[in-house]
Amino acid sequence: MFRSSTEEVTIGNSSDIEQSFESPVDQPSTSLPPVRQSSRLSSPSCLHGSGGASCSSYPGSISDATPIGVFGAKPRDHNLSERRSVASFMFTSRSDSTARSSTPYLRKTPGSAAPATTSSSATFTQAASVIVAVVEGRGLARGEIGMASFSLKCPELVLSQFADTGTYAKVITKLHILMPLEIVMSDTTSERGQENKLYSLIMENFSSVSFTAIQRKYFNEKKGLEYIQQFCAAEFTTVLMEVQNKYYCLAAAAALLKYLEFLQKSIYAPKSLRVTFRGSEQTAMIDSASAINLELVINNRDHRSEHSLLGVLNYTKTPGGERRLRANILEPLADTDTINIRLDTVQELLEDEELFFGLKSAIAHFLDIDQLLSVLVQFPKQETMNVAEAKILQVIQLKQTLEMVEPLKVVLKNSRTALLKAYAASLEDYRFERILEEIKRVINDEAYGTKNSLNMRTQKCYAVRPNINEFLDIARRAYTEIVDDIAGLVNQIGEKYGIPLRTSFSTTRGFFMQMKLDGVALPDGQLPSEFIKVTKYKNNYSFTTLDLIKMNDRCDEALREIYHVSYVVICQLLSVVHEHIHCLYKLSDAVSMLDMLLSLAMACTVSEYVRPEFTDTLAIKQGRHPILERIAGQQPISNNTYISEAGNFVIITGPNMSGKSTYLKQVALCQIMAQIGSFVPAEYASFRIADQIFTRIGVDDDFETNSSTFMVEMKEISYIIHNASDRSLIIIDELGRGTSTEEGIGICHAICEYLLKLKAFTLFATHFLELCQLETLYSNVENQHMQVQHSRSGESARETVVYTYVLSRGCSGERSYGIRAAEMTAMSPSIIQEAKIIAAKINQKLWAKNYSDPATRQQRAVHNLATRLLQTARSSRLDQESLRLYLKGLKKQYEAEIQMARDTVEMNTEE
Ligand SMILES: Nc1ncnc2c1ncn2[C@@H]1O[C@H](COP(=O)(O)OP(=O)(O)OP(=O)(O)O)[C@@H](O)[C@H]1O
Repeated sequence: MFRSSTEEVTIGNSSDIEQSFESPVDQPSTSLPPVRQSSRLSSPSCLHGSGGASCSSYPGSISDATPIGVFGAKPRDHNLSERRSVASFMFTSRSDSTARSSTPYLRKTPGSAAPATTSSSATFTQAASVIVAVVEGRGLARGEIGMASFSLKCPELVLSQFADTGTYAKVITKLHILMPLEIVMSDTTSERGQENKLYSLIMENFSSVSFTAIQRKYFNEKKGLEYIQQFCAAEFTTVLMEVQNKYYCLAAAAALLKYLEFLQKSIYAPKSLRVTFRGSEQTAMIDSASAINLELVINNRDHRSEHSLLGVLNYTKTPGGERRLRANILEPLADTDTINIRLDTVQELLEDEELFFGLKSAIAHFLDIDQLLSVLVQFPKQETMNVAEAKILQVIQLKQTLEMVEPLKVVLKNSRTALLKAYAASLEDYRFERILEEIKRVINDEAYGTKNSLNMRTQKCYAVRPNINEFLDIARRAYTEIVDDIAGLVNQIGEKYGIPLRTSFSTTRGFFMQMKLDGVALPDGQLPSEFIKVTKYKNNYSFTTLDLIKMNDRCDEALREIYHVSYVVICQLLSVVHEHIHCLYKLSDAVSMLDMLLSLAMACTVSEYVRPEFTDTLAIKQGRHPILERIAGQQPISNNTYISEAGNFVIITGPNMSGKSTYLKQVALCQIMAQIGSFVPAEYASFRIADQIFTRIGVDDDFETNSSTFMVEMKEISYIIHNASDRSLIIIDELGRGTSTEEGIGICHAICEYLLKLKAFTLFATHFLELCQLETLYSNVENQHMQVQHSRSGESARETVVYTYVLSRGCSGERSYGIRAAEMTAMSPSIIQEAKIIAAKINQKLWAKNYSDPATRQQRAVHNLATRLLQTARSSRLDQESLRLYLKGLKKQYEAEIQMARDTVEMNTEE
């Protein structure tokens, strides 16, 4: 019944979604906050509050009485792409105002002015849609940060409040994770000439994101609390207990909601939003530089998201699932129980094929529930044709979404693990059925959403059941007649000229005619003059006639009537179901989580992963680099890792290209995978939960920019030193390469000694072999190296290096590999010879410094034995025989260390 008489279509888009009810909050014309423009604003218009001298309300503020829009500009449709430029135009301080799209992860150092962005790279489907308000405490509360964020695609207000250091690394990291479309701050932070540090850092790190300044008075915590009481849906009101004394996030919420009200031309329904508070305690922090270094969401070389950790794990089917996976990768869990619950589910999915495939097909058909909810809980202030059309589509989508709940429940019915059972229980909510019943009373059973533009139009026309509204039925009859007339007209014209015509449809042109040129003899060799607006694409002519245009106008008129009446009927329906609609939050949560867990399970079927354990040791047997595995298409060489409190600092040496950086990243990536609840690429894996993951890895090896490279690495390392804790995982690669060898060694040595005092697990790769001496000084240091082999072949019998990528105990025996690498090039032999002599002399001097004091060595041996025995007693699960062998090995190792100490005494005496 829903087919139109004309079948030819082109695919079109559906329009924005809005709706209209009365505003539950203050009327904007009297209460909205004037906005300050900051110094770099480019728009000169007084009406836009730009700070022109003649503007009465400046500097910065826009008079409340300004007739067009309270923020001093006419509100426009909150279409995403348009929004960015609107924001730039009206409020932002961007001097460039280029309105580039926000990058998923900017390539920046925390607190540094590092260059470049990863821009176009992302194939990741998320566009920036989050508006964030940030406020900082003053006076003694400086450093206390309140944040409130709201996605235009999901009606959730997320609050957070935390203490940050002077580098504001936490704020910057959180903002990077949110991928903001726009950042809102108080005007006092950006006053010309008095910009505060947080503002400056945000400007520096988010240069492509719109910025809006709002008067400080709108960051009002009392108002914030009131708004939350007013808008928070009943099931989320426990958040009030969490935030009632968190003044800064409440203040940010007040400013943000006020701003959104203006921006969206619409108001959120009372008790309609999900409000959550996210403290930092339950998640591990990965700073933005580390996220880039580790290629969590974007590959640094080819800038493709497929070749990132997200790409490796992303088999999600829904936008919500993908968003959740991304957020988890950037901010993994830090709570063992929650991670284990997720791992149980992944394991169940892997063991139960029926559940896996059943769930996969049940999830695959869900639309973006967050987005749907976000429009359903908004009240647009006026009805337009677009608004009406969008509302009809929303109800069709709501029906489709609710129809998918039952199949999902059926699949989850026999699940065993706690999480799946919990989701199954949450879907038992009676409201799903209630809403669906109501909808089905008004909406046709067969109504569905489709991408085909003509079909979609027909679906919308006939969405409301017949006999519900008399006028609607009449308008629909009129519409059908006109469409039939159009088909008749086209046939007539075809017969008149003896040419085969088709009726086609596109959203922009409406109905038009098309003709294939192949084998068609035109009268007089050309198109009849009656045909107008002719376009040609390949072998196809498209055109229309004046009569057809008139008929299209009549068609539109009938359609307007249909949409209007349908809109009225649907608004009545929505007012009935509105109070139950918040069960969709549960559904959205369930679908996105299930989708993410399915994706993690799917990744295990593609590659061989193992379930990780959580202990006080980082132990990985035959671990592999997950991204290298994906890119290379074959298994990379695997390696073992063992870090415990007894040996929590590993120094890794080895020549260039031997695989050090790859190994370091592999460990960090496995740790992150484990902490999001994923299996890991290894034969066995045990992790100690990390509260923070730090990396200092040179992304590129641009030796031409030595000075800036050095500054960047110093900033990164000082950030690590200031923020690392005993529970952190620290990855440092090639520190000190941007300065002289002596200085580099000195800096590395001092930094190592500082980090050695922490119980953090540290992996430190270096070319400075001198640092291996730390093992003799500190009991918790362990040397490892990347093995290489040498071979001579060919007539010249030149030595070639074979990289094994295998990690072994001890310091690398490789010397002068830089010179050997140079030897392989066309460098003159005399220069190489000279270089060898000089290097040998310098080496002799450096190695002559004897770090090893026999007493320290003995102490270290005793300490090593004691801690290993303690650890074995605490957490060993070896059987009796294995334990005996292990203890025997420990004894042997202890004896060897003591013997080495004795040898040193003898050597020193002889000297
Ligand atoms: N485990 C592995 N299995 C297979 N290939 C590997 C492995 N590790 C590294 N490689 C390959 O070797 C190349 C060099 O590795 P990597 O950059 O990690 O070496 P490096 O020792 O850090 O070098 P440099 O000291 O010059 O920075 C990588 O691009 C990768 O393709």
